[in-house]
Amino acid sequence: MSIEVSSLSKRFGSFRALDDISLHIETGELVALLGPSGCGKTTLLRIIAGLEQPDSGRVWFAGEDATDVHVRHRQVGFVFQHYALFKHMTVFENVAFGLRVKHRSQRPAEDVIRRKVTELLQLVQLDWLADRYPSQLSGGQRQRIALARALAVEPRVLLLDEPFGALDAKVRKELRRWLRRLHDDLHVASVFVTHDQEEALEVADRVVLMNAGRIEQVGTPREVWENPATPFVYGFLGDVNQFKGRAAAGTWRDGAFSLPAPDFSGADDAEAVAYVRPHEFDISRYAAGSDGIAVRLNHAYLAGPSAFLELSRQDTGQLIEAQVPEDVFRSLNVTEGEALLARPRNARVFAAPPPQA
Ligand SMILES: Nc1ncnc2c1ncn2[C@@H]1O[C@H](COP(=O)(O)OP(=O)(O)OP(=O)(O)O)[C@@H](O)[C@H]1O
Repeated sequence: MSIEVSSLSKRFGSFRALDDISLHIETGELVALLGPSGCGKTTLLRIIAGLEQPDSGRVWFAGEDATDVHVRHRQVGFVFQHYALFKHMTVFENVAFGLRVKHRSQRPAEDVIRRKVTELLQLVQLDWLADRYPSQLSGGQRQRIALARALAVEPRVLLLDEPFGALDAKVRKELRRWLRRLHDDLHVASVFVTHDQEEALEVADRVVLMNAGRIEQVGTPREVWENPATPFVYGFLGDVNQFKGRAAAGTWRDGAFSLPAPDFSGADDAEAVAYVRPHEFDISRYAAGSDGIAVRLNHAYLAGPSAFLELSRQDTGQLIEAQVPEDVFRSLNVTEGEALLARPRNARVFAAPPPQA
């Protein structure tokens, strides 16, 4: 079932938690809400769920206005970071809970409940734990049971708030791949909140980047990574070097160093910032008269297939982070303190932000 939110806004007192958010999520899509702490991800998820009311704007499920539909009737399945399994109930009873508390007219017969819970436990591959209590499970197992419990009521949409946030890195990785497969089998619309960019880029069909209650960009992981729409997205998705300069007639300049800036073809002298990721530099030995930024190597270390270099500009002293393949670094055969040239292969130029008031 598709989800649509249109022009959602929400304040808490004078604080604007969501500011005019619109988004469409298709059936079968797994969408990540990604952004820094406090940017409004959970608030948006809770409004979609019906746990929170927007001040303005609407929520649509499958083209029907669900804004005023009670959470109990929205048929959403939730999973939260802190797995709220009932401690005094077995795994089996936890998963059965949503079915047992249904109104008598809708409650399935006991044998139907047993069959369904067994199927769900098989789906999350934990049927062998049916008689255990939550305290006897690992964190990852508890999250999978929480997911089975959310699925018991046959949700039309699945909402997950940092579902794997409390788990260690290895279990997180396994569970997110597993979630992806499960989502594909179920063919529902799923939305998950994360502040982990790697998790969002690996698992989601589309990523919604949020900042200060607004959407900065929506796109496939590839689109947002390769073509960040705003300086915020550039900075949030990985490390980036920033160079302040000026743009005119499609070219950006900072001293002798220039870059193409097609977005500024009509500008005559605008303050602009060039963004370059560490792996987007070509590094060579210094040669007078060559194009590029003259730098000195402060420090280098090898990590797996890459060498990470800390460079400082000869003219301004600005620090630059660069990443080059390990074999390229070895063939340069340089030591700390030596002069190099850093040439950006790729860069994006944005207008400089207005000065802070
Ligand atoms: N019930 C509330 N009352 C007052 N302020 C709230 C309430 N709920 C959320 N906020 C505020 O709204 C902002 C957005 O909160 P939200 O939980 O949506 O952020 P988030 O992006 O999910 O953050 P995190 O990654 O830290 O969970 C925060 O500044 C938060 O303090």
